[in-house]
Amino acid sequence: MTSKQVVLGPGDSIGEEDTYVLHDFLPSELADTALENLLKEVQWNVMTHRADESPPLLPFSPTVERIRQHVEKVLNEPVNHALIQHYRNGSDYISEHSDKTVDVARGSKIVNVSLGAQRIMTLRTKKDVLANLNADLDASNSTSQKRRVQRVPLPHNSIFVMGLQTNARWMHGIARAPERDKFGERISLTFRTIGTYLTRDELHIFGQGAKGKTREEARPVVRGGEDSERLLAAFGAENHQSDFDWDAHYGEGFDVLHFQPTHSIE
Ligand SMILES: O=C(O)CCC(=O)C(=O)O
Ligand SMILES: [Fe+2]
Repeated sequence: MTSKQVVLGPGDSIGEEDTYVLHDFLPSELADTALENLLKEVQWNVMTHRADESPPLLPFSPTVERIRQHVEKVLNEPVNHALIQHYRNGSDYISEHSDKTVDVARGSKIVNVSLGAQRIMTLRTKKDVLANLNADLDASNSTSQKRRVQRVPLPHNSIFVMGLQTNARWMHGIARAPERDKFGERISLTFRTIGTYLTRDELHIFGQGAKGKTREEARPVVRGGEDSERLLAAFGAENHQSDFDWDAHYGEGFDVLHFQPTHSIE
């Protein structure tokens, strides 16, 4: 491979320049104990990350809540949802994906807090960004370009703040570590501002990603059926198209549960 390894860190502008990483995020008394406390507090589930599977919605544990408040301070925006993932060692990974944004408040940021062993976030432009670029280059008789790749090390106590433009045009993932057994455990907390809500009894849904946009218009949650097929098709489009038309695919809304990004197994 002749392509240069682009490794980015604090102070660099990442992806579509709406994305950045900060080190030494939490005060050390919280950072030093958070991983250990989360291992005890969080009700861990083994997930397959299939599109039709989502972990139960639970109240924030005390440590998650403390971290959440620091995230809000840095962003100066509210975050109301956390997905917590445990990478047991260097073999655990998350394959390349884009986060699904049907429920993510438009214009908000997606935040990953890292605790424990350092892993590397790899960003890669979606294929069709390249297709569009190559079409332009062909027109001007230049050589074709490869998909762009950026690597961002995520050490203990770092925070990766991803803008939705970057999520739209790039895929991201955490690859397996090279010396798998030498890598210790890592916990990542992905905080988002979700704009779709369930009523307290979890029987009705409303907001950005639902058909009823306000609490008064909340509608019964459905399982499967036409809405879920339409949603899966929209998820597929979002994962592949960098010029994904949010309003066309998601604007009408869905009465199915979908609080979880889809990505593949592990
Ligand atoms: O573990 C990480 O930092 C990445 C997690 C992620 O991309 C996701 O949950 O969508
Ligand atoms: Fe993600």
